[in-house]
Amino acid sequence: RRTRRRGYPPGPRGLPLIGNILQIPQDRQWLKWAEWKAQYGDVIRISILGTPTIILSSMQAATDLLESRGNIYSDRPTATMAGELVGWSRGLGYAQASNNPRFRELRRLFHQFMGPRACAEDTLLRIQERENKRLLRKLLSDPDNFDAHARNCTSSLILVLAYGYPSNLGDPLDLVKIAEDAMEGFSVASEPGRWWVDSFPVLKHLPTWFPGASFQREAQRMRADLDRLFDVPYQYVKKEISSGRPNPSFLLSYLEEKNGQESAEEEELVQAFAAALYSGGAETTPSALTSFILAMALNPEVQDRAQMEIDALLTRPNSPHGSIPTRLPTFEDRAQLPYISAVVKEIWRWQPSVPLGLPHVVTQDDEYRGYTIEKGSVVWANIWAILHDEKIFPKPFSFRPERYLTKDDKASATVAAAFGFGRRICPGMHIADNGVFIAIATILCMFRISKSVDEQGKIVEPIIEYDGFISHPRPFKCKIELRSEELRSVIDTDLEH
Ligand code: HEM
Repeated sequence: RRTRRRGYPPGPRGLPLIGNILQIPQDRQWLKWAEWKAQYGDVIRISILGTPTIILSSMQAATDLLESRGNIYSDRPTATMAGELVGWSRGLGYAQASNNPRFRELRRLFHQFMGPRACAEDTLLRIQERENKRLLRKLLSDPDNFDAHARNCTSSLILVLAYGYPSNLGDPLDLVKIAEDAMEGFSVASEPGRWWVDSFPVLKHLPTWFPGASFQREAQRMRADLDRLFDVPYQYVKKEISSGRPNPSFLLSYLEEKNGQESAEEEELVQAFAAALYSGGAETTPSALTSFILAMALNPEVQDRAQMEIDALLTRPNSPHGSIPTRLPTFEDRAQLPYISAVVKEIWRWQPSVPLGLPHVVTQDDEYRGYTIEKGSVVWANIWAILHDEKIFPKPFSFRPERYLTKDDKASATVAAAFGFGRRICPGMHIADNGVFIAIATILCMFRISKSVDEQGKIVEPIIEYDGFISHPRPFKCKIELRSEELRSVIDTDLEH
């Protein structure tokens, strides 16, 4: 049966030429778009400076289009500033999917090094456990700066995995700074609405000296930072190889496969792959870890239940520590920690780190539920709205891991939306899930997280405020204390292994 043609999907009326741009807030657009869902439905069309823009706010619509019809919904909008001028289109996030062998090759590398099979391998799991212990140590010695520790430990894990660059030698090559500079350029160049050249790509031909073309100079500076991220760590690996004792890393495995015969293009490709780990992982994982700390400070009953689960598994009868664990949890314990696994899922849902995902572009005219979707439309999935759908997640603003432990668990399948859709689904999702699991399980084993207390002894309520395209909680205070002095020896003995 043919569906009745209904024209474009509904949406709020805009102004001529500029469309709906003035109705979209600068920050936390997902909240406005969720309001529009209530008014117009789960498939909405707006226009931004003449570009038709479709917003999908239900799991059904997002999977119908971005997954089932992924062959035409998997390109990205052209990002002139960040992608072309600064050069991030050499990586994966900004690469076009259609007819682009480089896209396939980069996805393949992600799959090889951090797909589900690679993420279950012992070597990778042991590195993640070892690096996670650095986070525990930092929380032990300086608990107030938990946010900085989450960032720092995520950065050094990426350097260890990608280049085998040791995290315990004080960063002699300044690689953390090099990566941070490049990432700063990535965020600034990607800011929607900041660069005229994104709306009028013809401006990219202006020479640097031309009045008003200061963006060209900024792009050059950011590009130099990105080139350094491609080059310096790569040279480090090459030098290690020639010294004869390189540490294991993704780059090393790739170069070993090529047996010293890598072409200039292959060298460039693997450099771009390694840099893509940064652009995808450096901001997202720390945001999830900080959300976890916030969730625990706000929900002591969840923390009690999670700690009871850990204690029951890791406390030996007649242990010298009483009911305190005698070792840290490991990946092998995960199957026996269903409540902790549910806490991880709830972290992905409660405050998703990328609430709007990344934009997709449709490469062909299409029809959905009788509505016309024009070729070239930018398509966003409102991940935040999908993960706060009351029908699937009753009381969506509450942090309730038990929602995944019911018999007819519809919630677990939907939580995967936190990582996007179809051919563009986050290729770092397994490593991120593992990293957040091990951090959560070991932090809960070691520490008690609670609201902080001011000088007058009054409890300070942390405020739940998020901002940024990669959404991050605003700075808040809380207490992170060892659950028991005995645990200090557990962490010390465990750390010596
Ligand atoms: C908190 C953890 C993370 C979350 C919530 C997250 C979420 C996302 C989302 C929503 C997308 C867009 C998918 C789409 O377009 O439909 C994405 C893409 C991407 N993510 Fe992640 N991510 C996380 C961690 C990571 C990590 C650790 C890495 C790498 C080590 C990574 C690498 C990437 C890359 C390269 C892309 C672009 C893929 C493409 O365009 O084909 N992500 N991520």
